[in-house]
Parts: sequence; structure tokens; C-alpha cells
Amino acid sequence: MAATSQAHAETAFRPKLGCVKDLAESSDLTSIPSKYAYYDNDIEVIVERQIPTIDFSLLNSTFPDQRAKVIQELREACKEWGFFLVINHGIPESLMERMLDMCKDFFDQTEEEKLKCSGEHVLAPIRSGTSFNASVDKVFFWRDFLKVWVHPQFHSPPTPAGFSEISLEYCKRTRQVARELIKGISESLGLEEHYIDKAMDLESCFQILVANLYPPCPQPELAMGLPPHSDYGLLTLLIQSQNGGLQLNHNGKWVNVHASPNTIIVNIADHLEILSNGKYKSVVHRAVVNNKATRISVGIAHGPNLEKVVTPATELVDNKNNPPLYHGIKYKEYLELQQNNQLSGKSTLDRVRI
Ligand SMILES: O=C(O)CCC(=O)C(=O)O
Ligand SMILES: [Fe+2]
Repeated sequence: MAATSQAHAETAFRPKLGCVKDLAESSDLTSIPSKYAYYDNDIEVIVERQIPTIDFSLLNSTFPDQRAKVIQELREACKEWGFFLVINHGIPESLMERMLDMCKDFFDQTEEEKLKCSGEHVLAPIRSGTSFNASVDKVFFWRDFLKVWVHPQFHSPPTPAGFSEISLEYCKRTRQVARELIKGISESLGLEEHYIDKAMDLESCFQILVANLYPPCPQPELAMGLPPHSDYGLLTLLIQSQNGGLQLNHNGKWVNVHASPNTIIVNIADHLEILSNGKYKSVVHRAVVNNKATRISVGIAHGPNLEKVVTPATELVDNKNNPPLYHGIKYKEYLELQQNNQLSGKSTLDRVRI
């Protein structure tokens, strides 16, 4: 075969990432292609509200009163909002910034480099792509992503240089923060402090890094970065390069989430709802886009061990007044279900409701 036709054949069969970053950077883009047009019939009400702040340092206070107070604050935040901001968490701000920069460097690579990480199936330990699951999405989302399994086995994309070191350190630190928060949450549910940690085998918890890139969009009101959804796992810890994108649904209204740079945004995810038998609920949130600047967010999902079958805690269930509300399901199966289907509200959780 002649060199040119061989090159042509390779190009023809090579998968395309089709990232939205390249689309957004094409100079003549003034409107979005129709496959990105997102329609939502719901009435949109967007409001500004203060979401709760948790001072993490008080969880380790030697004064029992202070710990009791912060546990009470956690209880209220989990019940009322399912979202809270964590301050004084001890993770250096410089490490958070470097993690965000590394993700930016990842997305700035060539299509060839990123394709090396495209992953063959939804449970590939390293996967980059665009939208949510481009093979099932009816509408494409204005978002590129990188998803990496970081615990109990640590994985990292081979490039950019430094990604592996920074993400290893950042994920170790967020894991510690998440486990401490989960101890506090366990107590706030009236369970023993280590109950969830032990029941979910958090020593070998499944931790996944999800980096999202939302480039400027010429018609932000017509497109969606990530549609309304709840997260899998117990707790998600999220940092972002800038405010203005993340919105949570609170009593039917969208609330803009603002966080100062050294703050971690935490939300309750589906498996805490299952484990707590609905006492704490995962919260629907979404990411909207803008026409001015690229936004990057890095969410770290902390969940049980992948092999764990998660059921409501027996201590929180009694067949008379509090019957179990969810079927048990293996975490890995749940993850597969969520990733293989369209991202839509709490549709995965709905499948395990009794
Ligand atoms: O980018 C954001 O602010 C939200 C990201 C998110 O919800 C997710 O990755 O699950
Ligand atoms: Fe999310």
C-alpha cells in the first residue's frame, strides 16, 4: 500500500475524541452545533443562598464540646443541604492549585496524547473523552473529562509530566479528609464513629478522580456542561478553577455554589443515601457554562470498596417504622449502570429503590 493511502486508512479508522475544547477554539464558532442544544422543560429558578460551612479542624478538637458542635453542624448540613463547604482542611492551597494546573495541562495536550487515555469501556481505570457517555448521550454536553482510578490501585495518565506525583499526593490528602468527614457523618447518624469506615471497607475505598473542562461556549444558555445528576459513592470532594458553573438543586430551585479558593466543596452521594436509608440524601447538581472563560473542576469521588454490596445500615432500619428503602447492590455494578446510561437526575438510584 502506498504511504499516503496507508496514512489515509489509519486516519479513517482512528477513533476521534472530538473534544469540545477543540471545537470551542475553532476561530469561526459563533453558534453551537445542534447536537449540543440542550432543552429542559422545567421552569428555571436560580437563587443565591449561603450553603453551610464546616470547619474541619474542629473535628479533631480536644474539646468534646467543639467536636459535638461540629457534628451537629454536619448533621444539619447533610439533612438540610447535602452540600457543604469545608474550610481548614489542612490540604495546602498550593497543592490544590497544582492539581488544577495539571488537569489543565492534560487537556491542553494534543488529540493524539489524549487518545492514549481514551479507555476501552466505562470501567477502564483511565478514561478521557467528551460529554458524558458519547455512545448513549442524546445531547452532547459542553464538557471534556478525564477519569482516573486512584485507589486502592493508583493509576495515572503517562503525561503531562508531574501529573502522577501531584495526583498521588492530592488524592492521598483528600482521602484522609473524606474519611475524617465520614467518621463525623457516622456519628451524626447516631452510629459509632468508625461504623461507615468499617462497613464500607474504606481502608481500600474506591477513589476516582474526575477532571472536567468546560471551555467558553458561544451560546451558554443553549448548552449544558453537565446535566442534573447525583453522584455515585459516599462523598464527593470538589475543587474548581473559578466560581460560576456549579449549581445544586435545593427545594426545586437552582443555587449557585460559590467557594473561596482554599475551600473544598463536598456533596453527599448516592451510597450515603442508601447506607443511611434515606436519612441523608444525595443532591442533584449540574454544571452550566459561560461564554467568557474556561472552567476546570476536579471532583474526587470517595466510595466503598468496589466489591462491597451496599445496603441500608441495619441500625437505621426497623421493619415497623423505618423499613429498608433500597435494595442492596454491589458498588461496581452500580457504577457500571450509572456510566453505561444517560446521566439523568437520580435515575440510577431510582433503580434500587424498594
Ligand atoms: O464541574 C462541576 O462543578 C461539577 C462536576 C460534577 O458534578 C461531576 O463531575 O460529577
Ligand atoms: Fe457530580
